[in-house]
Amino acid sequence: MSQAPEIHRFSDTQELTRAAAELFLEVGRQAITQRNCFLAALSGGSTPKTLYSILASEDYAQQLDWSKVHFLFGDERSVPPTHVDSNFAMANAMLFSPLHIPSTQIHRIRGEDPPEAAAAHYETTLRHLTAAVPGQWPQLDLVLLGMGDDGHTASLFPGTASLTEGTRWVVPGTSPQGTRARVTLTLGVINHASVVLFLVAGRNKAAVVRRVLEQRPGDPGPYPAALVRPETGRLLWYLDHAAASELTPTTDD
Ligand SMILES: O=C(O)[C@H](O)[C@@H](O)[C@H](O)[C@H](O)COP(=O)(O)O
Repeated sequence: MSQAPEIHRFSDTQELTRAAAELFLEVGRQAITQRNCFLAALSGGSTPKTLYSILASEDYAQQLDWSKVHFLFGDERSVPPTHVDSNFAMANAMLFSPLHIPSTQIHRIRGEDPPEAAAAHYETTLRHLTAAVPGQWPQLDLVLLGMGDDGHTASLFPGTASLTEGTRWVVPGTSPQGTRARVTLTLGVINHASVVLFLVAGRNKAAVVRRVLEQRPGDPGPYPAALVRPETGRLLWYLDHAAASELTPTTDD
């Protein structure tokens, strides 16, 4: 039985990303205390970029034993690792390089390979890292996600086969607009994580945020983001004021 989403509203992106940095450190410290290792899957997008730069800043950088962190990716675009659209390139510039993370702790999706090959390769990487036995899903400590204004998350797009994948951990994911191919973790992996954190900012996301978090009869969907319901883990939504603007106000608002 999945937990209800924990919805947090912040006045702006800065406040949101600072809270996300605190959560990242908290989940990381807990995983390191329990298992001596922290498996964190990063996402692309604009809001995480700010989060990574906060984590790499002096105040935050000294609050975690980065030698125990293994970085994974929730998805990747089919581009080389130096490409401007590469999620790895962004995380590398904002987080890995400033923190001098050794390459042995960075597990990127090979966007330069054909998507099927990259997906198979990444599943093998995940199997080695998580030591999950056949038939079991891996348990990542933290999965960071964003959401597009069409309700996609990671590279799980509305109406695509990736949404119904029931056994594979990593699959090719294409957007319905037929833009560049991508590779994505599947819902099975995401929904077995200990903590899943959505970072969503901007007025253009408000209508879909409302439909994902407060489904009403007649709403279109389900949106891919609404299918993220960790089986036993925590699900958190960090929203800025604009993204939360169509949600039913709470007494805190
Ligand atoms: O690689 C990506 O682009 C992400 O995996 C994608 O799912 C992203 O999180 C959303 O599109 C939201 O992106 P923004 O935060 O930039 O709006």
